[in-house]
Amino acid sequence: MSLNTKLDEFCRKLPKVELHAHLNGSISEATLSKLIERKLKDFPDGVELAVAQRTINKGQRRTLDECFAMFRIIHPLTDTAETIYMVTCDVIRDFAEDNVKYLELRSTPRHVPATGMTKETYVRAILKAIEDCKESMDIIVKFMLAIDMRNTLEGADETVELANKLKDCSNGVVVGVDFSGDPKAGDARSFIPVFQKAQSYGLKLALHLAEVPERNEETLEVLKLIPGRVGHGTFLLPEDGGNQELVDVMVQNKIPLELCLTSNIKGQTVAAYDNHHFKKWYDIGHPISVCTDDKGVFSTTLSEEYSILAQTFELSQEKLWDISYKSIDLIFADEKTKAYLRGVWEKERENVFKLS
Ligand SMILES: CNc1ncnc2c1ncn2[C@@H]1O[C@H](COP(=O)(O)O)[C@@H](O)[C@H]1O
Ligand SMILES: [Zn+2]
Repeated sequence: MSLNTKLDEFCRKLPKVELHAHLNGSISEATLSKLIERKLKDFPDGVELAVAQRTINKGQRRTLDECFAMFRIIHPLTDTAETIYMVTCDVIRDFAEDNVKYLELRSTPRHVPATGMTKETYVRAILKAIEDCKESMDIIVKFMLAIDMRNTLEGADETVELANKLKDCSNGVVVGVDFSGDPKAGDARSFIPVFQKAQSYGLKLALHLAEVPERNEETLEVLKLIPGRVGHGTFLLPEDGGNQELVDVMVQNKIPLELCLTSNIKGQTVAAYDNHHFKKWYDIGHPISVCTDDKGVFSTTLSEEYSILAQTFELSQEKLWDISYKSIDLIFADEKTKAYLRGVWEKERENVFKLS
């Protein structure tokens, strides 16, 4: 993508909403280096980690499998509640510095017996970080507990119960449940009972669906739950291997799509930016939001994603503004928060356009 300073500056100043960010995938290179250094101090023989540091550096394309391999490097670095607290603060700061005004983070609670971290202390560390960042950062942060496709049904149920428990004492911070993980590793249909349970608790569902091809039946059955939002949805359209029935459910129920362009390019589920399904959904006026997915793993920022979008599809600054403003409609927080954010956007508008 060519350098376009004026556009980049506009995208940076644009107030933004980030709705699809996995905590461990969003850790910056600087924070990762900090974590690796710490580990090397504790375990001077940590040769494997020293090698890992190089593999994490800014990457070209990777296969989706290679993307998931990155998490096998990152997860051992974030294996205590203290580290989870620290990386959450760093990730929130990164987004705030990129002018993201509203962020929905998601993360898979992990139990690590060796360090004593439990699923609950994991999530509590994130919630504490969110609370502590409120004081000093101009950003609203909400949280979703993630179910990994490789989880057992019991494990997934435990996550939903934990989400429900913490929802009530989180002051509105816990808004929903995510479903993610290596899309080739499981079948979303087996989790339908836990998704329904989450809905019955008033938790919103953000589900990764149709991220890889040939999942039409599975996707259709899960879409019938009418999730609050769908992540990726790369293979829903008939021309991409999906079908009209899938599109109809999406359109009739106005199920918003979280679109992560660079993630799809680097994971090679989309061949090139200008092939991205953004264009077709955008052209029919379907609700979409632009997201980073894993800004650390994919070496991107939300501003860069807006800039790439504008350059690829020749979108004016007004159109970018509109996409960002309309994303407010898609957040999982309440109407009061939406009204507040609309006020923020209106206040910033003049300042953002003054530049260009
Ligand atoms: C690239 N496309 C993707 N598709 C599906 N799931 C993904 C993903 N990128 C990340 N994750 C999910 O997020 C976890 C890392 O963050 P947390 O440990 O939860 O904070 C990964 O292990 C995977 O389950
Ligand atoms: Zn994702």
